[in-house]
Amino acid sequence: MAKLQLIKPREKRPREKWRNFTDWFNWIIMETEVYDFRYPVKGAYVWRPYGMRIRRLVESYVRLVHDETGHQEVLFPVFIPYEFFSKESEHIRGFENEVFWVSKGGTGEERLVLRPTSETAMMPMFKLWIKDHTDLPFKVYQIVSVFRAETKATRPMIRLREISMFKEAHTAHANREDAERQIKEAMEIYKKIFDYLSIPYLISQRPEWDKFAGAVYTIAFDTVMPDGKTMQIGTVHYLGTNFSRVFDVRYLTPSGDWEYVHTTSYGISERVIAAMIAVHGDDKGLALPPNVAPIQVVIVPIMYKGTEEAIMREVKSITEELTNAGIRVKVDDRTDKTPGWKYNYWEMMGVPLRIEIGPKDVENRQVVLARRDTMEKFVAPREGIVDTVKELLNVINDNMRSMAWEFLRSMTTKATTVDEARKRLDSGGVVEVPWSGDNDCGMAIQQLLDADALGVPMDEDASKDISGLRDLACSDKQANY
Ligand SMILES: Nc1ncnc2c1ncn2[C@@H]1O[C@H](COS(=O)(=O)NC(=O)[C@@H](N)CS)[C@@H](O)[C@H]1O
Repeated sequence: MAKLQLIKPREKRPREKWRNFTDWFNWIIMETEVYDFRYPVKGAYVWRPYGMRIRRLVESYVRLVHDETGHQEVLFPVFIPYEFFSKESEHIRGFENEVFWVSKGGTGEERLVLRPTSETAMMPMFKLWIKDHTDLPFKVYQIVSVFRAETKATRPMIRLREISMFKEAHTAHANREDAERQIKEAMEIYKKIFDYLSIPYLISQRPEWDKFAGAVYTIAFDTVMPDGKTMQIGTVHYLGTNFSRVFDVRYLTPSGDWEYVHTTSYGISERVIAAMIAVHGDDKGLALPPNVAPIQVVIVPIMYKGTEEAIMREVKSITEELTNAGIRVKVDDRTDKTPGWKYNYWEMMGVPLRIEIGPKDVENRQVVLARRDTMEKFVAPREGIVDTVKELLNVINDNMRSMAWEFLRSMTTKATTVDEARKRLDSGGVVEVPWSGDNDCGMAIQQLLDADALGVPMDEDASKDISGLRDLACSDKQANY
């Protein structure tokens, strides 16, 4: 009798992150019940409980870093009167085709826009609140829904028409110098946020032709997604007096003159969560940095006949110790699932650390630890479990960050010829090429390479060895960047 070799059909791997990123991403946010994009409005989706727990952890850190740098939280109406919205010509030109109108409300007497961002909502109130130089610097932020009728295809959590976790900060200053000090502070705030989420980033000043509508200049944070494309995850804008002039926001200087305030604005959205999922996830599922993992440690008891009592006593005491130390713990003592099933499930949910406890472990006063980031498994003494876990969670945060930075660096290369640049771009990622700074040449480079410019790198370690290089498109011009 031939032995039937029963091979479990390889479960149809739902998606391979590196092979088909978008399918993988959409599968993972649904499979883990973070999000639900079946809501029947294009670009407006549902955050489910597990996703909300991640979101709240991210938001509380975003609030912390803004509160501790002198920003005050406010809440503005979602409606912007058309006459405010259309005051700043650049801004209206940039957003005109992207706004949602309130077509009817009561008698529909005034034309209202749903805020796509809130400069034109805030300026009229700044005018009422700011009178004197002692009112400056004035720094507020809000985390709200904003609405953009995106013309490009919408994508769950990435390109939305209702952006529901839009943190926008708006600040006013006595002069350009103080406003640019604020720009630097905003960049440091974003670095802290992305470091907290273990997301790597490139920082560049956007070219003139791709800055925020109404800005003097825009500085952007981008990350490289698994499909080799970049995603803008945060932006900082110096707005000069472009808005304060048209909204007449002035202050009395110490010498008794009236001056327009200089303003800035800087924003991030739920895209930062999408970036975190994309950068750290793998084919097993989510991999969440401990800082924002709703469950940081899942405990799986391994039950054997007659030992349940001892094991659950041990599980209970470890859970208490970890919880009292502020660690987010979950015990999975379901009896209808095998340990193996549970391992796969909690790996898919992205829980950074698993503790397994069986009869042998209770006997030997030890636990088995399993890391989600490296998938390593090892034994640790029961004694001092709180410190062991705390230490390990930090190690995991740092390791996830450095693994992600390694990937980003591998996707950022340099080229000095069109062919070389094209070759680099074909394998995805970002290529740095010599540019004179002339806008027409910059746009010609985009055409030549059929790629969009991120801008001029502002990372500290961006090497400046451009001596003798010519502009990639205008070879008669010396490269300056
Ligand atoms: N359609 C969208 N869906 C999701 N996130 C978006 C969308 N559009 C922009 N964002 C995110 O929101 C950030 C800020 O948007 S922005 O247009 O660049 N800047 C502003 O609106 C400024 N007023 C600063 S708040 C962007 O860096 C990007 O990460």
